Amino acid sequence: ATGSAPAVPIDERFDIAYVTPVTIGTPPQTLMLDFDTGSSDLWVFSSHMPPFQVRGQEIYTPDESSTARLLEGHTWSIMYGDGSASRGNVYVDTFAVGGLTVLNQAVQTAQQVSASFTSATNIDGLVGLGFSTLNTVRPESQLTFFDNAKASLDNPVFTADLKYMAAGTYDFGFIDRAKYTGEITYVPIDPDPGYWIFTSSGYAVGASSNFSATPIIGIADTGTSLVYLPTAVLTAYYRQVQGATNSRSYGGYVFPCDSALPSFTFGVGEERFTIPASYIRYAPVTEGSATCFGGLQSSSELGINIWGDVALKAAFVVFDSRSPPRIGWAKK
Ligand SMILES: CC(C)(C)S(=O)(=O)N[C@@H](Cc1ccccc1)C(=O)N[C@@H](Cc1c[nH]c[nH+]1)C(=O)N[C@@H](CC1CCCCC1)C(O)(O)C(F)(F)C(=O)NCCN1CCOCC1
Repeated sequence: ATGSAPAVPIDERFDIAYVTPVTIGTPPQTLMLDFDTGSSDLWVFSSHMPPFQVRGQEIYTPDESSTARLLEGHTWSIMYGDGSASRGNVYVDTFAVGGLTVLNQAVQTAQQVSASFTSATNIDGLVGLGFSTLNTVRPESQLTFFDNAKASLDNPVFTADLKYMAAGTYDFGFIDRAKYTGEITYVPIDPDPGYWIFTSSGYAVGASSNFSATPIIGIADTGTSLVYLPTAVLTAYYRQVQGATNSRSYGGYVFPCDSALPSFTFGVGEERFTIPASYIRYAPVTEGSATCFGGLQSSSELGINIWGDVALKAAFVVFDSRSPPRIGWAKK
């Protein structure tokens, strides 16, 4: 089996996040979910939430699904890197995405979500694509939809082809030769922490002329909008940007929107990937401001480097869960 589904930016102007249509239950209920390689819970806005916490999101109503079964006595509770949180109960139901159907998928129904989820009106929940060891359901943790689907997939892989201000694609079970050019460069993944962690071979400010071969250990995270890297890398980059400052009030590097920006190159093995300056001129700090927030930010507060959407958009990425798991990067 294989599947293929669009990854649609939730916002016209900035690729804050991408959502993908899925159906849950019988008859099928359609929700737009954020496919997130940085976590491993599949949870949805649901009929169990207080109405004031729902602001336009689609909800899953298990009572209207003939195939829904409550997972007695199971609960979940998750906190994300940006402080947002949610918790609730667990059902098992039919889950389908891009032509791929998984029977008896654990669907975590929200009873409570934090304000940042309520205000993210275009995100109806998340589909974790991290390793199932990170799943928060207790007393028995549950498998991700990808782990449930793996045995029936033609190949145990999924790929991310995210795009700048346009709809991209998540493919499951196959690698679409038409989506990339040249060869795929694979590097090993350390699955123990539960993330897709790999080591980048280094970076360059601008094109790959002055490449600095310093290893950078980080996670490939479709659920994070920006790129978070070590301070040394950030200062080397923003030193080249007129008027750039690391602003405490805005919580990161900002610069005049009309400043000239270099591109940013990162290495995967011998291969080099360049993030265009346009991806790094991320967004005005507030509507209409002449000060822009950078798409490259410091990871010093996070304790982990994150290759988020700003980097993933610059490549075709293969999440290969053969054993041992590996990640592949190709130009497109
Ligand atoms: C808008 C912005 C200023 C660019 S933002 O930074 O706020 N963007 C958010 C994503 C977002 C989109 C739309 C609306 C609201 C929020 C963002 O990039 N959040 C990251 C920021 C971050 C990461 N680390 C530190 N800070 C994050 O939490 N991403 C998680 C998924 C997000 C959560 C909010 C809703 C959208 C999806 C994540 O899963 O990718 C994660 F990996 F960062 C994470 O937190 N994973 C949780 C891992 N735990 C470990 C323990 O077991 C359970 C799972």
